[in-house]
Amino acid sequence: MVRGRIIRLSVRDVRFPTSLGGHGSDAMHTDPDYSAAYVVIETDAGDGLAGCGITFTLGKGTEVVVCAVNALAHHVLHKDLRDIVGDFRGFYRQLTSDGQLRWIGPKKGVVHLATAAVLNAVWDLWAKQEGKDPRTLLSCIDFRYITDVLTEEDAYDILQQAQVGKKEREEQMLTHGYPAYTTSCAWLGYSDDTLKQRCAEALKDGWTRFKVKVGADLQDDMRRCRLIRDMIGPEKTLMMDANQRWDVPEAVEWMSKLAEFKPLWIEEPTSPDDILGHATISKALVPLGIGVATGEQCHNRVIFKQLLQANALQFLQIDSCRLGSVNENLSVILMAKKFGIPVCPHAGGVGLCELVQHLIIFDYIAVSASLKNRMCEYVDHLHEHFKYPVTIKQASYMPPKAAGYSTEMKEESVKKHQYPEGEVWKRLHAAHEN
Ligand SMILES: C[C@H](O)[C@@H](O)CC(=O)C(=O)O
Ligand SMILES: [Mg+2]
Repeated sequence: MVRGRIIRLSVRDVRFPTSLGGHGSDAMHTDPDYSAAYVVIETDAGDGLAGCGITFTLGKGTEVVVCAVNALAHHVLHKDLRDIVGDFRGFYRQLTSDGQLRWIGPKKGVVHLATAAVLNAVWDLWAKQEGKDPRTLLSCIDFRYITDVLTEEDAYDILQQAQVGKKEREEQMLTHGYPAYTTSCAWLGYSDDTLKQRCAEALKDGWTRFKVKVGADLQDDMRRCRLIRDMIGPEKTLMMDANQRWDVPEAVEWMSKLAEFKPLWIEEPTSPDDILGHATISKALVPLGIGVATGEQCHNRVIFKQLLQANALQFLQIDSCRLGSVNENLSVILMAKKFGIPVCPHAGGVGLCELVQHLIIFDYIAVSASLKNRMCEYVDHLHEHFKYPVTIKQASYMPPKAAGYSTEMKEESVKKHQYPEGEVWKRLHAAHEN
């Protein structure tokens, strides 16, 4: 039973100095410190349950998101959890339509990241308390702006159709897990030796799908792609990620040169806002057998709708912390099904794997009913800071067992990495001063 009035919301700036090892680096983000705005909500229910929510950020960006979470807090505080989830669509709309904050969005950038952190905490708490049926799930989705491609009834039909074989898919997930790919071998800041060593380890661990960062320097890309393709062989799957580095013609030209390494997709070839640019690139790359993947920096469901309408992507990459939590991710997953486009989530960062595993396993069991051309990103950093870290077996995500959204961090980790007073940062700052 849903219970409790929210009496406290806290938000902390948690940062990990990943840039020191080049982890997470790409053609645009050369010094990322993987970070999170970490939200905890508590109720007066007296059951000891707290809702934990995160959104993924990079270093300094976190302090801005923390401010936005504080600015949104009044929407949640002193509310009954039952009233929130009883009209979750309305509550989602209230948060994303705040009359003063929407001016600095709307539904994009810092306020939307903050919305994700807050709502992820609500979902975590709700999920710890009880399960959900299809009608309840649909009642959480704000269909405003997308009814031209997906109505609530369309969505209901999709969920109903996917009832067939659901039990078997559940069993399959419990036994084999959801297929994953790794990005951990080939960050742009890694030396060739690190790349080779990580790749060899990944192969030994059974990985068959790999992503490599590209986009800063063509000759360098050619060398690194050759290196990784030689190591993994012709049969294994290779993806490339340019993190928005190119103009549209440049993307086509660059990928024509990298086509010999047989990538399945090029990810974020250009500005994430350029829907028609993505469509042009997609069309040009069809003869080369390369698809376009994007989504990790897609602001909201409207952009995804247009990408789908414009045939601008072949792989759709939801992000559990960029979209407005489970509510908005559900709408995008359902639209992708309607357009027959596979969802291959963005993960990694801080806790993105932990969160998105819930969404993608739900997609398979209850929506898409297919694994064709589908896989979820995996990055092997920072899981040790979570109370319920992901379990990977044979390059697959095994379904999480604990109730909730797997968002809870270890208090000890949060304390140590809280910025700037945590011991990790105090030590780094002292070393910097000396
Ligand atoms: C800055 C991040 O590490 C980014 O490179 C992640 C990314 O693009 C991906 O995982 O895909
Ligand atoms: Mg990417």
